[in-house]
Amino acid sequence: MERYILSLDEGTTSARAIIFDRESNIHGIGQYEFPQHYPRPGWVEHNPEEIWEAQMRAIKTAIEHAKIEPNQIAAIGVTNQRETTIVWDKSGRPLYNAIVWQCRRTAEMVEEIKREYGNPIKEKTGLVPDAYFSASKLKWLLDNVPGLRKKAEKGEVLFGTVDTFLIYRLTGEHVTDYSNASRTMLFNIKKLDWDEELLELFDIPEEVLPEVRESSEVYGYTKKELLGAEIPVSGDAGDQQAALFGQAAFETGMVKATYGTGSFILANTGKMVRYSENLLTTIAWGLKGKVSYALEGSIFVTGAAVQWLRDGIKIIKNAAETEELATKLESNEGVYFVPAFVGLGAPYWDQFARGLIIGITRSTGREHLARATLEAIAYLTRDVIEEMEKLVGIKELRVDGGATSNDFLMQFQADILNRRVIRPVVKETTALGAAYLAGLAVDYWGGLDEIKSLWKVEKVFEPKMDEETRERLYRSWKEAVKRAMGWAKVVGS
Ligand SMILES: Nc1ncnc2c1ncn2[C@@H]1O[C@H](COP(=O)(O)OP(=O)(O)O)[C@@H](O)[C@H]1O
Ligand SMILES: O=P(O)(O)OC[C@H](O)CO
Repeated sequence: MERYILSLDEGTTSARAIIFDRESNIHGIGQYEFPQHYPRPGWVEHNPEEIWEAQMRAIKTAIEHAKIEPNQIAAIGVTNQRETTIVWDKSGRPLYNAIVWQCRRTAEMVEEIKREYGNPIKEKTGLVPDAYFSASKLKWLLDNVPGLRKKAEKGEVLFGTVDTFLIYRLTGEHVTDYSNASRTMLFNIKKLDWDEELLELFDIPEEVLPEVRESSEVYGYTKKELLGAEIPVSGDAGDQQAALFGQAAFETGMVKATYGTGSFILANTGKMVRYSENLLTTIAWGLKGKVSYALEGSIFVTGAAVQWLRDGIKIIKNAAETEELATKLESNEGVYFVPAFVGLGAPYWDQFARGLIIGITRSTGREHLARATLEAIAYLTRDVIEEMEKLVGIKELRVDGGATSNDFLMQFQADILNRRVIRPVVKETTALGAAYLAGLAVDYWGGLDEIKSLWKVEKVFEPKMDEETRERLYRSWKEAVKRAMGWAKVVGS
């Protein structure tokens, strides 16, 4: 009987389930979007039940497509949108909507904390204090959901990021892995434990916290009534760390960029905990008794800006149309778009920046906006790579995620970075990384060397742009960013 690995990739906008074989071929995919809830400007929520439903439908579709029986699944790996904060009770019932990583409701709270505790927080967690991370979101829930804090103190509330919620529903175990824990801003990445001082600072009762485990080990078995089989759940990593693993970027200095709702650039730094003022230090994974670290540049809005062109101002029908529109122009004709919808992440960390389109003239059309959106994704990536370069040498960039199917974007990225951009055959690198982690735990794959041999190049984008053009474009971008920064403060919201 042929055996497979099932990977659950629960992203910001959709839940995916993918079935891989030993050669990392895909046999079945299920993918369902779920609603985004915006109760106030700058607030973003998901309904955990809607996430669960989309995830379960995706699993069932993937199994059907692959034409396999659940008992042919050797193991399940889970990977997830990170930081998004959920609280639920022991029966698995959510006690509020999930507060999504993009949500800005705690920006002011964090601004205050940052003034006094910015340095110790960075030292302990590797993170730049920001509403992005789970700590302030969990505090908000405990302070604002009637009765929640009391219940939590009685040990009746469980907290977790989305991996933890899914694994709890699948197996009944309340666990997370090092990579996800390192995004809560409550976890000490050197001591590898929840940090008592931070728990006190954010007023978080210890009872709510999950147990932190390695990224590749059996956490539990799926409840029989869910899939008709008791399958080990044995891989767990935040989606960006999983993508780094799926890109087989196991050596120090290897870098990947994932272009999804946001973009996330991670450089493996191995055993070294490297600090950069404007980047995050994070745990890549815990594997076979060792923890690997990474430097990360998190860009909050990239693909989401393309979605906004489609669903917000409705100037395109689908994301791929941006390529067709952008290539109608020889250049951006001076139009820049800074998609700071929820502030700016790395390397600016400005919670109060807001989106800006500049350089509009009477002849500006939708092709300019499409091009400016794609260019912005590439400039934002260069902003991060420039910071990273101060600490690690970067020769090339391995890329993945939805927007990498856009050849204009990939070529422009190579041009603006003046570096090779390499797109692998398997673009579902996030799901693949979680599959590898799950498979390694049950000896489905022999080890990292076998996984390295499975990584294959689909296309290399070589830089072609002359230096003068490249630097002129990038300088103008930096000017546009300056004009977007702090805007929410100017208008008082
Ligand atoms: N051809 C394309 N050009 C530009 N952006 C694209 C293209 N295809 C998809 N995208 C963008 O990529 C994102 C989807 O990528 P995906 O990796 O599925 O994201 P996530 O995991 O964050 O949900 C969407 O935001 C979409 O707008
Ligand atoms: O859902 P994605 O793929 O955009 O990833 C979101 C990140 O994990 C947020 O930190």
